[in-house]
Amino acid sequence: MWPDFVHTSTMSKSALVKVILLGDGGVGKSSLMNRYVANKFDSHLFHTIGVEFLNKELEVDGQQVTLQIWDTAGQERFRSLRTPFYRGSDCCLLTFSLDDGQSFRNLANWKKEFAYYADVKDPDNFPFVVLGNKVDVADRQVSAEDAQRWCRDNGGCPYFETSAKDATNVASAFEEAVRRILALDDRADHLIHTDMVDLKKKKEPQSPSCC
Ligand SMILES: Nc1nc2c(ncn2[C@@H]2O[C@H](COP(=O)(O)OP(=O)(O)OP(=O)(O)O)[C@@H](O)[C@H]2O)c(=O)[nH]1
Repeated sequence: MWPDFVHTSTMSKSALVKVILLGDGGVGKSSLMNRYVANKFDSHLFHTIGVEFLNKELEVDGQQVTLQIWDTAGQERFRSLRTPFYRGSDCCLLTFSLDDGQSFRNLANWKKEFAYYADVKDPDNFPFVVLGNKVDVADRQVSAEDAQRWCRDNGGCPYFETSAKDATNVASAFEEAVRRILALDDRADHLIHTDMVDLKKKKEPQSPSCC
């Protein structure tokens, strides 16, 4: 996948990129999105049903980006409601909770599920970013070394220890995701600096709150 380009209100060119948060229920996907986009944290969130998304405008290395963040339901019973939204993702944020070893061991299943439904032929060359969330908690069950080893064994994807609660590394993780996307596609750099661009229309959201 490569970024679409949209006109912003100032008529500068902005890359439209889609990232998707996957991981077990309760690891903090919605909280990470809310922290990053709205800078808020709620300790009593409901489980996500299906998918939701939010947009954020940002600048990364001088490039204007419209980042579309898709938050998915981690609970198994909502599987059929989330998988149709995997296609078209430019980056997948595989998320686990540092105080939940099972959510870490499930990363391989999330990667597999994403690759299947997003139709990614070569998952080890797709831009995954791994987030170990809730780094603020005391009873940690997953070591940084184990998480880093998993990332090395899975195409060398970047690893961030985040806290949606106190905002540790949240912006850095999303910005790294954008960097990976932009770096992957050398055509993006060409298009950004060329006036003869066939600008695509901004993608319409696919009824995200309906399911
Ligand atoms: N201490 C701490 N708690 C967190 C953090 N992030 C999320 N939580 C809490 O963990 C619980 C689950 O967070 P959610 O953001 O709903 O988790 P989710 O992954 O979106 O869950 P699903 O919607 O079921 O997939 C909530 O009570 C959050 O307040 C964090 O960084 N630190």
